[in-house]
Amino acid sequence: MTAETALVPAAPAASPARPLITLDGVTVRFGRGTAAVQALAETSLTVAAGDFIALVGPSGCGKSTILRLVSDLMRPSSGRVLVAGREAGDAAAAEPVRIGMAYQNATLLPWLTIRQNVMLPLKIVPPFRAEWRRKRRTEYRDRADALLAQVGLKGFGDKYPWQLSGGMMQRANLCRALIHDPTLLLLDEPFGALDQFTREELWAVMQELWATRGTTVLLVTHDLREAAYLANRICVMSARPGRILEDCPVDFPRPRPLDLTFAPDFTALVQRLRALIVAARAAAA
Ligand SMILES: Nc1ncnc2c1ncn2[C@@H]1O[C@H](COP(=O)(O)OP(=O)(O)OP(=O)(O)O)[C@@H](O)[C@H]1O
Repeated sequence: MTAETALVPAAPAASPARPLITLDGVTVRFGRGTAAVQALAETSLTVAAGDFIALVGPSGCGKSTILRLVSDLMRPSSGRVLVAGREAGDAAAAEPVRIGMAYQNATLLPWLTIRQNVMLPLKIVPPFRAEWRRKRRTEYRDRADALLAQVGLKGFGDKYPWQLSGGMMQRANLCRALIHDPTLLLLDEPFGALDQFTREELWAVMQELWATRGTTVLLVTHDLREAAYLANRICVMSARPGRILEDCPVDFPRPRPLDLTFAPDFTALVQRLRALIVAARAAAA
């Protein structure tokens, strides 16, 4: 398993009415005694299948901790984390929910070509891995090339990561996170290290990937314009110990053009989010 893929046990047949993710009164505490850090206060959140949720809030408020809980990289101190109705870590679950992940640094392996990097989850994640040997030179290769073309990297499959710009590597990183058709995509500041123009280009790429693939997305970002452009719901968190202060629906029609980010309604939303976070930081201070 790579950092970009994870398997969380799920119910055998997920009902469409059931939320894909439920955080039910979850708290997280790191360490013990006087050195303990309370990262999350009691936090509840439900995410419907197909939703695009952005988590925003002051630095250190527990946004990445929520992603780690959902991907089963850690357990809550109390409360429950359910993914497709099953508690994360339930070893008895028959079928796993496929998860894709992408972080701020595109952790592409330098000794593999871009195509080989993108195909990596197919070598590791069931059911794809069972047919890796048979399909890696045909179907899986075509699948990687089609995805690379969709993000504007047609013809770059044989290049190595060091031959690509930061923005191109992040495009390839998104392909690797999506190649195994994940039900859930976890993004932790994936565009944070890019310049503003490249970042905005990738917002458009991300919106199209989400629209065409129907993947549920949980995005952690510090960029409030990014959250307002991409998400259907923005959850604003308090300072540590984090909890969700406000759950704002974002109703701008799709596909959203980049010009939207200059519209008065959009700017007003970003200002409101900013005011909430300023107030949360002030309350903590
Ligand atoms: N393994 C750990 N041990 C102790 N404290 C931790 C550990 N992991 C995280 N923390 C603390 O828990 C809090 C929440 O961390 P987390 O990374 O979830 O915050 P965040 O909101 O994603 O931060 P940022 O926006 O700065 O990336 C932080 O104060 C962090 O220092």
